[in-house]
Amino acid sequence: MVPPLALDIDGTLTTAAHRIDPRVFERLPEWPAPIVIATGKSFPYPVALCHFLGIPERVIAENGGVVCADDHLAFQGDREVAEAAIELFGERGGDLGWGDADTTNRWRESEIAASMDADEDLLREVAAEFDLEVVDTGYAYHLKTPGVEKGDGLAAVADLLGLDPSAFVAVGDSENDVSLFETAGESYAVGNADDRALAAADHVTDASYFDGTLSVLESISE
Ligand SMILES: O=C(O)COP(=O)(O)O
Ligand SMILES: [Mg+2]
Repeated sequence: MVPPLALDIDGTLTTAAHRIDPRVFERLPEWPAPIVIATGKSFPYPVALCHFLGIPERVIAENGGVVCADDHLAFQGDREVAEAAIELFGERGGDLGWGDADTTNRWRESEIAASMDADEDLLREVAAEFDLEVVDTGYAYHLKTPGVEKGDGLAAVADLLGLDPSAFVAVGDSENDVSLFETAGESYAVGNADDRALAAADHVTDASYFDGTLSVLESISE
């Protein structure tokens, strides 16, 4: 039996150039078990990815702040507190780094993300004043409610699908995947993963980015 999958996006389904690896469009639609896309990106991104892959919209977005599967939608976390902290961040000279349109946060429900160019020390300073945490995915800093995690999202989606979370194989690359690795039955960090993901994973692939993920798909479908 081929297992269901919980897949991170950035660093896991992408190339080193941050693009979705084109082989994702070959391999994921043909996977014979459920796939849950689990990302720190805002809600529309994984929904659009599922839509264009032609697979059911089973997604965990915003690091667990949004969970959507099989016509069930749930939110965790408090965007308003994150906004208040970002207002103070701005007053102290901080800039999220996304420009005026800020398409990174425009559709974000439960947290606020800052670009890797933003002042990390200042962000952590204001986060502490609002009892928020900063998660560094290597692609953005996420200012979020502590305790909102991808792993809880996976438990919720598994429940909706009538599956045990331990049935899932998870693949990811960064600290926001640690809870996913702890919840899934088997976890893989791709070769480009950060130290926290490497330490939390059951296995580490030799290859990086989607090459690493593809090696997992090949080994577990044999
Ligand atoms: O949004 C991010 O910062 C990273 O996204 P990811 O969880 O899909 O890697
Ligand atoms: Mg990632």
